[in-house]
Amino acid sequence: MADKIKDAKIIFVVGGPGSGKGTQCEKVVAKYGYTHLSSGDLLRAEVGSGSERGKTLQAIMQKGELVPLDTVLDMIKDAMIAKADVSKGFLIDGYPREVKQGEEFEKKIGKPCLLLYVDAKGETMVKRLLKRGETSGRADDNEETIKKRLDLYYQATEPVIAFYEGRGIVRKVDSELPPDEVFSHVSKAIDSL
Ligand SMILES: Nc1ncnc2c1ncn2[C@H]1C[C@H](O)[C@@H](COP(=O)(O)OP(=O)(O)O)O1
Ligand SMILES: [Mg+2]
Repeated sequence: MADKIKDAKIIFVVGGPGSGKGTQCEKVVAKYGYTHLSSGDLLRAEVGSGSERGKTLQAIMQKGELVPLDTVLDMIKDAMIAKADVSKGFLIDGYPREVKQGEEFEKKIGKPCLLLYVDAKGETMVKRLLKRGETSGRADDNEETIKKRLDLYYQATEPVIAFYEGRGIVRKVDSELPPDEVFSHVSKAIDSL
């Protein structure tokens, strides 16, 4: 089954919380017909189902911590297999959060052809998340958890970017710009694949 997704185009979308990953992914879906898989959305769906696993996940996410690697990876893989026949490619949004997650993904699923690095300043991300928190209903869009998520991003996720830079597949976009301008740069990166 995993064979079906081995040849698919896989793009990792990496950036801090509130940097604009989801916003750009939506635009990519509309223009390119890629499948958008947000690890956070998959996890929140599990929480929403009210399952025991969901309850455990919610407690972890509320603290701004990372959920166990195998849990996220299995969810992503199942979702990819479900879409393998119809998808032009996959946007893996919010994963890998740490280098080890990237290595496991490649072992179990396949290699990314591009890492889209959605870059914004720390203060910009905080501002956007507080604003998003007014309506998102997300348990982690509050000041205390935001700070922890940012710290974890700088400590665990930035090394992911360095890791893939070594492979020459990183394209950085400046997400301080308005969303449509950011997207024109994202489009260029995808068109070059
Ligand atoms: N380039 C941009 N300029 C201004 N606001 C942006 C932006 N990109 C995203 N936003 C807004 C939309 C959301 O309310 C908030 C977080 O965006 P998001 O796409 O949900 O981020 P992420 O998925 O990286 O956490 O910021
Ligand atoms: Mg998001």
